[in-house]
Amino acid sequence: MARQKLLEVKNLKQYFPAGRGQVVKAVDGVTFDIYKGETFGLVGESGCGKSTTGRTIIRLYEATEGEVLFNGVNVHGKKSKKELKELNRKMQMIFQDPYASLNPRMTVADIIAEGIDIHGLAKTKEERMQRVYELLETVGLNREHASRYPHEFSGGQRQRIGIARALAVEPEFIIADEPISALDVSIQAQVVNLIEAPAA
Ligand SMILES: Nc1ncnc2c1ncn2[C@@H]1O[C@H](COP(=O)(O)OP(=O)(O)OP(=O)(O)O)[C@@H](O)[C@H]1O
Repeated sequence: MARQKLLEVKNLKQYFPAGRGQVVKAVDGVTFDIYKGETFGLVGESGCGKSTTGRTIIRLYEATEGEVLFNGVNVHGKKSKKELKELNRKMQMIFQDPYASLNPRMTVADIIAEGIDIHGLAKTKEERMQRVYELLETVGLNREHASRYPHEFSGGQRQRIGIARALAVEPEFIIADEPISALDVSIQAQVVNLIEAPAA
């Protein structure tokens, strides 16, 4: 069977203003394709633009120039609210910094279930909590953690919460910005296996 392209990044540029008319060319003409089922690694020295590439792909930043096609659809083109919402579900990002990426005022259950609620993925409160418990177990935490707040966890545990949050909406594509570097080896393997498992 022919391999199907999931993501096409074409001549992507992301420039940031740096004062006095200067710009930082964080990403400057990057082109690559990612196929369905493929794990794609983006490697480069610190500050070369890897995180910015990821953030621009999922439209956290508007691209300065270039195109991002997801399943053939231009991510940066004009979109209806419904299309944007669906793209936001299908493309998830797990962030590098486990201290900055979780809302400190929300319980772990609410952090993980936020996407489930937004996208209507659970029919009842019981189903919602069941899903939260399953996701916590999947990432090596347990159901007692659901009612706690992010500051009660270690960096590695917070990263697992971020991963559970990304997985909660059953995405087709996950950008992982060095997400497992804070986890111990047995959990790393568990999480990688989980991410690699084909969708049911
Ligand atoms: N929001 C921003 N505004 C201005 N400059 C930025 C912004 N985000 C990133 N940069 C700059 O863009 C360049 C690329 O940063 P980026 O975080 O994408 O690199 P990276 O390859 O992910 O680095 P690391 O491996 O250290 O995380 C850096 O010079 C950084 O200072």
